[in-house]
Amino acid sequence: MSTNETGERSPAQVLAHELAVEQQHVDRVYQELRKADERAALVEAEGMSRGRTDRTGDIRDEEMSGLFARDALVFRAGRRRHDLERQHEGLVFGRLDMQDDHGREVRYIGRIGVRDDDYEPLVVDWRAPAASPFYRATPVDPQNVLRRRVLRCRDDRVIGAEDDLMVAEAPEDLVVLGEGALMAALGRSRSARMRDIVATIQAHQDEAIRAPARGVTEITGGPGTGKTVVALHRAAYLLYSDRRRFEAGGVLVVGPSPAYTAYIERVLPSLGEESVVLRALGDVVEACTAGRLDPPAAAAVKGSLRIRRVLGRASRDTIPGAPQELRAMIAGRAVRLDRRTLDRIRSRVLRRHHRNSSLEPMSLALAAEAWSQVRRPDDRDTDREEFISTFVDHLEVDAFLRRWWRPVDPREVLLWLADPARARRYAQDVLSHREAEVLSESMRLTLESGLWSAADVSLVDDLDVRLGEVKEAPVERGFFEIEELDELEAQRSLRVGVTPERPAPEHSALPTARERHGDTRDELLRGHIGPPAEYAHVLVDEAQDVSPMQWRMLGRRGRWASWTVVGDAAQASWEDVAEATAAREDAFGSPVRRSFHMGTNYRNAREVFAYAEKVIREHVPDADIPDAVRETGVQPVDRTVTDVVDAARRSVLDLAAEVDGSIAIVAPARWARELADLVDELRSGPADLGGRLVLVDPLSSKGLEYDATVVVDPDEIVAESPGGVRVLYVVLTRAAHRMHVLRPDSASSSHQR
Ligand SMILES: Nc1ncnc2c1ncn2[C@@H]1O[C@H](COP(=O)(O)OP(=O)(O)OP(=O)(O)O)[C@@H](O)[C@H]1O
Repeated sequence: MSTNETGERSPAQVLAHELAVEQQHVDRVYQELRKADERAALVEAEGMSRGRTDRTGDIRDEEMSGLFARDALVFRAGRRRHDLERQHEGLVFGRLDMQDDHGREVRYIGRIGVRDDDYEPLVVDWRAPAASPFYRATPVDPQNVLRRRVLRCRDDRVIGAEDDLMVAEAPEDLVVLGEGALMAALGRSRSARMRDIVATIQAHQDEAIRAPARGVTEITGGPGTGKTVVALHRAAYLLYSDRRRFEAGGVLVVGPSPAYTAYIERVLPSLGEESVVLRALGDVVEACTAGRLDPPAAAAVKGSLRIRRVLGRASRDTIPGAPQELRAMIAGRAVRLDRRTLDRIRSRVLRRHHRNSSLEPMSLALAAEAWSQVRRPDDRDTDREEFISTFVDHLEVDAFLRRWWRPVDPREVLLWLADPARARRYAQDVLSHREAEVLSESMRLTLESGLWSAADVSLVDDLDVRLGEVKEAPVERGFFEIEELDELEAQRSLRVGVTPERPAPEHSALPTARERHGDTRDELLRGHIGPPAEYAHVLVDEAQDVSPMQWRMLGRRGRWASWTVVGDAAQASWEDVAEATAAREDAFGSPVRRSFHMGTNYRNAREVFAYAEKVIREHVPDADIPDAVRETGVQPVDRTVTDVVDAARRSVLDLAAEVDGSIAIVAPARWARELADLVDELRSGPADLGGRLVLVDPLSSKGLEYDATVVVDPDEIVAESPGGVRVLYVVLTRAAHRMHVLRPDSASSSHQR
């Protein structure tokens, strides 16, 4: 290598040399992986041949055990190969140069562990204890680390390195490169998907990630402090540290919206974990997926625990249109059970049985009641027995029970509330008159639109538990065409959360039953609701927004689970904090608590966050305000505008020239339609913003981030959101680098109304 006149190498030469050294090691790792891959393929092929049999008839015992052995081998080998293929990119991302009394050691850190033929580690899995100093070492507590190096790779090429020195002065042979990996990572542009941070996890984050599984681990902190990304790395860590328990028992990750799950879905696979179930809150119950959000008043009624009494009454009520009395000639005796008698027996049976598994006790209770009415003084015990057995097998009784006491689907029962008279009756002394109306209106909206709301889903879950499982489809459904279903699916996907193409859910704009073909009720009742799936670990993000009824729904899925709970009270959109806290404690069921607080905002440039901070401090003086660590020198733009669409167009085009990655327009429902057209225009226009620009409604922006945002009509965002200014705070903390805030002047606002 050439040097300058004084014999020193230039910085470019130093960098090239260091990268070449790292490349050598990375090449060795990939070579080893190729060998391992070939071995895995061999094992797979070997496994296949072991289970093969020439005969077409029955399989003998010894052949069976061959098949089991084969399955186990094929499974393991296949999985290993799959891992290796998936981990190809950026497999090695770190290097530690360490020094202890025995001398120097170099340790490479990567997404999976790789060993050479002598079983010597070439790469240590980031979750292994030996990788811990990579994350925990600091200049104050170096843990034998001299230098921590973060490698940047594209495919299998090393393209950059950033060093942090843990000692005051580097030994002569240790070169120090770059400005530090964290700042380099934070300055990069954002795409539509969250990235893992495995190479730059900070020490305080690592503590939360590696905390023991037991009990409840709470991660709190202000916006952009890495709560979500830390929690996801924690899920990967738990799977690594106790794979048997968490892979078999399952890990459930729950977030606020489908847009959020789409945003984070790549993080765990990039960490080598695919066995985690990701769900939006409106998507937790099988066969009941939310397609819309409720207006704040309806969401408040449905989220509060008071609704349980309303649901309890509904779950015990008679089926609409069911016969009101039973009349039949049974064993030569005229039986008549009137409505009051039936009501009395119904409550008695329901005191001891789940409704959907009470057919037999109900039939016997009716028989006993009928006998008490028709018995004669000279009847003997055998007459009673004969009467009862004739009663329970009687065709007319059977026909009556099929209509009066058939199993009911929890979704069907919830839809009974669309009837204002029923809703009033169930809500008496529990909800106000107005609340009962709001509830009933909202269920009519569900029925008309064919779309469950996110809050409906937790009510269905509650009813499901009250009613007991329906073994077969209880309702005779109308016939509907496949094309109609496709059309409904297409409409649904337009309305759920954020979509790149269209505005997010807007209750007033939902299609009515008349606008849509087919029977929306059939659509709402499609599929089968089984008992809740249970998990060994439940991770809840944006926990501050989970309503008390939703906590109950989550609690049913984690009765024996450990929990990771992530949240920030200042971003809450759920008002009654005390009720939600109590419901959440009930859901956990475990008193063991561990709390981690995150105090550094890694997302927002300092200038963007200062703007948001001012807004929240005015209304929530005790908000948890983190420190933003990165400066851009560019202040957010705040403009009063007459033509909102034109101003948004200008802002987007300006921002597109300033940032490389994603841009979002965050707008309240009032502007959604016009801005959706603008987004369509810009995405396909000459600016070519296709993959970069999205339109998002304020609530659905929770948990997401973009390079730049255009925030439209902040006052209206406050006015339309259940959480008011807290939701605006969420919106104002989504931009990493640039933000424009557009305030319509009075002329444009009144034009809109
Ligand atoms: N150690 C780190 N290295 C690199 N990037 C990081 C690190 N920690 C956090 N980040 C980045 O900071 C951003 C914010 O993280 P995240 O979304 O997890 O924050 P949050 O606390 O959940 O935010 P909010 O509550 O506002 O939704 C993400 O882009 C994340 O990748």
